[in-house]
Amino acid sequence: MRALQAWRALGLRPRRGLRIFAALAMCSLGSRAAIHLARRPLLTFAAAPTQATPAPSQITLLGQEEAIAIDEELMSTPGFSVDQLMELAGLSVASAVVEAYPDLRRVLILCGPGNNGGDGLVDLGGPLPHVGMYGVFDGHGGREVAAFCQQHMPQEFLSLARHSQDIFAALRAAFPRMDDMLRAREYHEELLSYRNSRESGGSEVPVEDLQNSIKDDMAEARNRGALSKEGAEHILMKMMMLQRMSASASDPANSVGCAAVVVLITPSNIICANAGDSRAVLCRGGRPVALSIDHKPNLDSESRRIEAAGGTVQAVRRGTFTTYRVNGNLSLSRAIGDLQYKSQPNLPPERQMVTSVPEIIQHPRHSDDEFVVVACDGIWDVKTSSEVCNFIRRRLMRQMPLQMVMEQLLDSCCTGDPKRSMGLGADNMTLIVVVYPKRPDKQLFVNLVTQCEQLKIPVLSELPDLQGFEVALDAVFGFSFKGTPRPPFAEMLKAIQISSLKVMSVDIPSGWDVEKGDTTGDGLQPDALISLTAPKKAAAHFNGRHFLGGRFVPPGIVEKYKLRLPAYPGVSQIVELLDKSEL
Ligand SMILES: NC(=O)C1=CN([C@@H]2O[C@H](COP(=O)(O)OP(=O)(O)OC[C@H]3O[C@@H](n4cnc5c(N)ncnc54)[C@H](OP(=O)(O)O)[C@@H]3O)[C@@H](O)[C@H]2O)[C@H](O)CC1
Repeated sequence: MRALQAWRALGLRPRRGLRIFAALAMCSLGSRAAIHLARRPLLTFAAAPTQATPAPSQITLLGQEEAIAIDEELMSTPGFSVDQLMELAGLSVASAVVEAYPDLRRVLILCGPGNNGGDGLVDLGGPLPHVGMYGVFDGHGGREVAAFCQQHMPQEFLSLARHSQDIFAALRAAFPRMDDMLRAREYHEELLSYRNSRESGGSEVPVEDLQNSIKDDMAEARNRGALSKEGAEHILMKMMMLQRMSASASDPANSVGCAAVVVLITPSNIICANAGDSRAVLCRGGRPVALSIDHKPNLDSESRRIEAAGGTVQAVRRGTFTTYRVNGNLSLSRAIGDLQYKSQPNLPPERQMVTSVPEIIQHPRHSDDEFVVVACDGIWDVKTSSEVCNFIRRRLMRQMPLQMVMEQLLDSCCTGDPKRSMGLGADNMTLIVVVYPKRPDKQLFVNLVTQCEQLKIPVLSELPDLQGFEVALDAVFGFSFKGTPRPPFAEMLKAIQISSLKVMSVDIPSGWDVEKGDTTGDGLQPDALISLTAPKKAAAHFNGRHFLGGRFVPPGIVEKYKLRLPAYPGVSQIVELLDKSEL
């Protein structure tokens, strides 16, 4: 809405429901277009310098060096500051977008690392599109509760967040909400379906097979006329499994649960909610920063709650290891599911013997942030947070692909001999590593991002689901681009290229050589281009709608660089270059 007001104040035709969104990746350096729209409107353009130059027969095309030199000159002779230039350039870009796409409703603005944009990508695909959500649900007693949380937690969180407009409260409520759903009969069938489904990793033997197997064992014993000790143990085990399965058919989440850790990465914060013994760690400047505390029953606060709810904490020794268990059974003190430990009718969820209410830790994002690791105890029982951070960091610094880093980490946590290691390194392992660009640390861009956030313009870190956008404004690379796009820009540009979005590029279509055009064939193919100050040589290879912006260039610079530029009509900040033969 604020964006719409800005457009109105700029004297541009307001569109019904027009929403302009900006996104800068976390290391973003700012998108002039996006940022401009979010900021105080410029009402002074009628007084902006008019271009005295008459319409030329041939418009100047700048080479890379010349474009850079003029940019520097603008910041010295007439004394423009870089942010003033960005404001003015943004005004031109905004005018061109509205001119080229008069009916547009949503724009995705892609921002690169230089002045051509910030280094981010706009993501407006979902209701909370600027929030990344990463969770590990580590099941015990069965896989069904973990699979259920994986399926339902994101949606429930989103609807709670939409309702409360408070992601903290929504995150806290989403955990016990899972318990409420697990209690409800309507979800039991779904829950039981996860027990054997391949997608959720289920492997339990169907009831019928188990019953038949017991019958076969009994028949064999009858034929032999004897039942060995081992045979009797097998039958007993199968019968117990059967009993557990039929008990859990009526209350499937009574003795099945999961540890849950969920991390939200917003443009300004990292927020972690944890219930259980999984863990999330942030690597900041090479050092681990705890995002969660492992909920083991022997923690003071945990054992106090367990005992107050009528439970006990028992130490169970195995060789040199001691584990602490709730009522001698559960080795964690918070979890989703495990409803048998949450049955005290007079206690609220947070005071039950085992609670699903998470602890929440928040850290403001920082320019030293490198990556976040979210993993289950199968990893943290073997390696410390510091060891995991170092392991990942060293490999990422050697440019090892992330998937390989993760595979190596998991391999290094596996034991070759579970008996000798007393089970250490033999547990299941789930690992998420989120590597993201840093927050900008240049003050100019920090301010611009803050302004976007204050104006409630989503500032995002990942490419969104592109459905629902009509136009992408390509502010990724400008006249300082060299070579071919490096990651992560290469992948982003490809995704935009194969999408059906209309694209308008700012100054240079991203991926194009500034002078020779799209020499590699990997550059964006925009439908429209807005050149700033003067078109660059690459523009001669461009065939779509072409606008020129930059009414701010003073006559002294026009003369010095012998610029031949068209006149700007009226008070307009842009002029459309209709005659291609002039380029
Ligand atoms: N007077 C004007 O015309 C004005 C123009 N403005 C806009 O500013 C850009 C030029 O900004 P600049 O910061 O100089 O350059 P870029 O936006 O192109 O960005 C440079 C950054 O991009 C990185 N880069 C370069 N090549 C690659 C590549 N192959 N892959 C990945 N990244 C790349 C580069 O990083 P390095 O490590 O290589 O240095 C830079 O970080 C101009 O085009 C206009 O749009 C201003 O608004 C002011 C007025």
